[in-house]
Amino acid sequence: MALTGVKVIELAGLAPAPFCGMILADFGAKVIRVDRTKAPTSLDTQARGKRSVAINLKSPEGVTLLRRLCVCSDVVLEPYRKGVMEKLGLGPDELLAENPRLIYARLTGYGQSGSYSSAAGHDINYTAMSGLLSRLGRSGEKPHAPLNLLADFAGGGLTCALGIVLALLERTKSGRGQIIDASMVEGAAYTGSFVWKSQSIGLWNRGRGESLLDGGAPFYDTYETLDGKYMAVGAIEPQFYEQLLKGLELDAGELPPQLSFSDWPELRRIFTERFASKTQADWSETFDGTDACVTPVLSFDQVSSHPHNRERCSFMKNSSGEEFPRPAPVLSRTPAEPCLTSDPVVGEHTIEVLREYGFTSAEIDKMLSTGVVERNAAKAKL
Ligand SMILES: CCCCCCCCCCCC[C@H](C)C(=O)SCCNC(=O)CCNC(=O)[C@H](O)C(C)(C)COP(=O)(O)OP(=O)(O)OC[C@H]1O[C@@H](n2cnc3c(N)ncnc32)[C@H](O)[C@@H]1OP(=O)(O)O
Repeated sequence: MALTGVKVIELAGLAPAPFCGMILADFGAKVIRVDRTKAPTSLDTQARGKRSVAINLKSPEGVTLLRRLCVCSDVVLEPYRKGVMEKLGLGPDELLAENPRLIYARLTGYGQSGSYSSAAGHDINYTAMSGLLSRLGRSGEKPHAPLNLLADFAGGGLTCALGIVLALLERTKSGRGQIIDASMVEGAAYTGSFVWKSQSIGLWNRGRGESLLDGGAPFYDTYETLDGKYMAVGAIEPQFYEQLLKGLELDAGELPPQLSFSDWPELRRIFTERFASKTQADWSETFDGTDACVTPVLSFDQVSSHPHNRERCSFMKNSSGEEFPRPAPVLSRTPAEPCLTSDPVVGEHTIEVLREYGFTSAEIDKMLSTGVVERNAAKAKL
């Protein structure tokens, strides 16, 4: 796999950093998640392929231990509020002095500087601060965040993973590590570069929910079908729009022009009525194999059995039978090989990892007995 041989220490966080760590693990990195002691359950749902070590970082011995792990690692990924790592004596100054090749990735909401940098926050706040949230939502309604996808995952975990891979690449030339300041506000805004830059070509000069791609245009929207499901319509270009009308059995000559904004409510009414007359399966049959850009809105229950997704094996199952999206993108020679066994229990690999990093049995026993580290047994496989 592309990241085979890369050693990552991930300090346990909420959602974005765990996703970043999971991407690295899927593509072959050895990721060790550092959990707290006395917290036997983890909320990390993005733990695939990781091992867990439980360390009490509030003890000087725990801090020394983490420093030793970082000396022999390529990447440390930390998800805390600004200053937390420095307070622990684990800031970049200390860790990079001990391992100049270390890539020190800091994934936060507001970044390492600026007046908000120490404030608590979540995806919705970061998306709001990026400017993007103001553009999301239906006309006449308040802004609406698309789950926590934009800041936490696209602008956060994924962007941070890109930063880590870039720094690893650069290190092959310079031999040196560096600090990555991954702000979810900036990552989300950067993800939204198209929205920013396409203002100049008039795509967004109407209000929220009244433009081309934000639910304003009737030919770029979802429609309910007879069986209470939905179809997604993305027929922007005239030649594809023509195919849409053909599938809906509508005569272009009897309709207002596609780009007549004032007629969009009327066009939407007509499309709504049409789509409500047949089931999702019927419409899929009508539009499959055409260039109308019309697809079913698949539920999580439907995705893996859809012929296209099935043919590409786009969804996989782990050993417990849970379905998940295959890591993307697909690399031809060195594709990701996601781990199919169950996620680690907090502290499941404490002893195994410490041995691997050169700690003696006596050192490990001492840390266990003094509560510096903790180990927990893996869940019994039923
Ligand atoms: C109804 C409630 C149910 C709850 C269920 C939760 C379900 C979760 C669902 C996922 C939701 C995802 C949501 C939508 C998100 O947006 S997640 C993104 C959140 N934001 C970030 O990650 C940005 C960066 N991080 C932060 O800003 C902050 O960490 C935070 C998220 C606001 C949380 O703040 P807070 O809890 O005060 O923690 P921090 O200031 O970071 O300090 C962490 C403290 O923990 C300590 N710590 C860490 N590791 C260890 C360890 N191994 N052993 C001992 N201690 C440890 C640190 O030293 C630090 O301690 P201290 O400095 O506070 O004394």
